[in-house]
Amino acid sequence: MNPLLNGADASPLCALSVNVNKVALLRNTRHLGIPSVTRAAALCLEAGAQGITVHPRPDARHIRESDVHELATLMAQWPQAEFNIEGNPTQNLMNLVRALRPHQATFVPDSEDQFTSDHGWTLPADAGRLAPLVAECRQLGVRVSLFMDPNPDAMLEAARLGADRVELYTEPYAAAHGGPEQAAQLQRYKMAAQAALAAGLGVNAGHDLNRTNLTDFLRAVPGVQEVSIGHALIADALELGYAETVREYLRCIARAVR
Ligand SMILES: CC(=O)[C@@H](O)[C@H](O)COP(=O)(O)O
Ligand SMILES: NCC(=O)COP(=O)(O)O
Repeated sequence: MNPLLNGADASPLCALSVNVNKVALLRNTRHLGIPSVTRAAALCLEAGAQGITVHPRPDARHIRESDVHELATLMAQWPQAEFNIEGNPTQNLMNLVRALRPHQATFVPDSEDQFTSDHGWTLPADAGRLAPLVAECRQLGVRVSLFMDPNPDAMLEAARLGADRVELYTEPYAAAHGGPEQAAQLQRYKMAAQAALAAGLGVNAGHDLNRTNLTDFLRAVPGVQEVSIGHALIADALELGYAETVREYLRCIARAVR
């Protein structure tokens, strides 16, 4: 029994896409090729993860273009799983999308030297330069997800751009989890998700999600189809191993619908 299928209606629950950036970060600190990025992805998929995510940044601080090509080859052996490549489409992302045609491209408005992703697109201001790139991805058969702050008013613009989904940037929620602002943050994300769904968009979520905050988020925010989780999951895997860690995150997702 697939732990992600809701027994009631057998509808698929939220998919878990493991971001393996941080495996590559550790690998890059020696010229030994370990830990292997592709082996990490394979072990996560074998344990039940529904996808793999990478964010090949222009400075190749972690995921390198060669990793992306090797992961695409691996993913071909997992037809039920999805490959999600994140990046700024005005930088290095589109060459990889054109060459590999992943299931999903997640457009992220990061600068080349940004420490980590910390904001979504500004719409409609960014729409003019994004629209042709969204259209190109769709012509290639690649789903487009736009990395967005939880602003309900921006969701219709995202839909007008032709995006298939938005990915809600969840760091503000994660930072508030367990504190007095948690409920207010969850309400923000609930409103943003409702606006996205009303505009015909799918809803993804990611950034700083972990075993502690994931279930609360999925219980409160409707229609989340995919969470992409990397930093905390890989940190957990250093203690528990990839397989048990993935199974624990899948349990966190399944608990959200009980
Ligand atoms: C877009 C986002 O929030 C993350 O997917 C991003 O991949 C994090 O990048 P780093 O792993 O380089 O912090
Ligand atoms: N899109 C979010 C992602 O892929 C991983 O973010 P994080 O869990 O490393 O913060």
